[in-house]
Amino acid sequence: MIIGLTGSIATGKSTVSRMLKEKGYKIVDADEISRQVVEPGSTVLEEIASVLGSDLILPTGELDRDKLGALIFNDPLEREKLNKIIHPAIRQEMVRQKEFWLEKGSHTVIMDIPLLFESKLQSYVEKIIVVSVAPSIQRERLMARNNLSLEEADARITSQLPVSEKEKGADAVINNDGTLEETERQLDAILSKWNAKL
Ligand SMILES: CC(C)(COP(=O)(O)OP(=O)(O)OC[C@H]1O[C@@H](n2cnc3c(N)ncnc32)[C@H](O)[C@@H]1O)[C@@H](O)C(=O)NCCC(=O)NCCS
Ligand SMILES: Nc1ncnc2c1ncn2[C@@H]1O[C@H](COP(=O)(O)OP(=O)(O)OP(=O)(O)O)[C@@H](O)[C@H]1O
Repeated sequence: MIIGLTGSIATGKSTVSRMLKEKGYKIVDADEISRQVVEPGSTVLEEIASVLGSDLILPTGELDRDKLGALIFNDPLEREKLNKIIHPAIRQEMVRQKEFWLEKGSHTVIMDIPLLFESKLQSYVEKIIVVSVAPSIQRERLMARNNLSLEEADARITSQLPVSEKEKGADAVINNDGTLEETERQLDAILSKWNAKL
């Protein structure tokens, strides 16, 4: 069984993904892959520099994530350009990792994909869990975690579909407004209902 784990920015996907990993599930993490595909010297990084600006590369040869974030979260056209360059490479590696775990005999593989709905990747997975929080909590947690102003946080939030829209496409919703224990209880109930074996 392939389970897609999604939500919106700072709603708690990584928190739920960590819980799943601790339980022993195999995870394919799109955010982690998005870091791997832009390693110094990679063709994806070279293309980002040539299309979006060579000043996005630090003297160490690494991607300047803060600068790229400031650019793409405030400008839909630049974001679209980045997505066109980076998303095919991310998708290819996600599929490779999923196949790897299935061949190794995993019964359930979790695909943690923040932009599952925006990128229309529903066909990659069999079941979808959406991690949701109230908009005010989402904004507070994002500002605290990334040390952002209200305006910066709102720019990131509005660069994605509202989490309320994503809930409509979910097979299960985890409400992460409360404590971590409450979140884990909801997760356990879903896993047991779906009989999601390791
Ligand atoms: C712009 C980048 C360099 C900013 O890096 P930074 O370390 O600050 O953020 P991080 O990668 O941890 O992403 C945090 C969250 O931002 C959101 N986000 C990232 N990229 C995008 C995007 N293109 N569109 C909308 N939301 C996005 C996601 O919810 C993600 O979980 C980075 O997010 C990136 O490379 N984005 C493009 C790849 C991508 O689309 N990743 C998201 C899922 S595959
Ligand atoms: N139930 C909770 N109670 C309090 N804080 C929480 C809870 N769940 C998550 N957080 C905190 O909220 C922030 C966002 O959570 P997390 O990083 O898991 O979100 P995410 O959906 O993975 O974000 P992104 O889309 O940016 O990758 C983190 O700082 C996390 O520690």
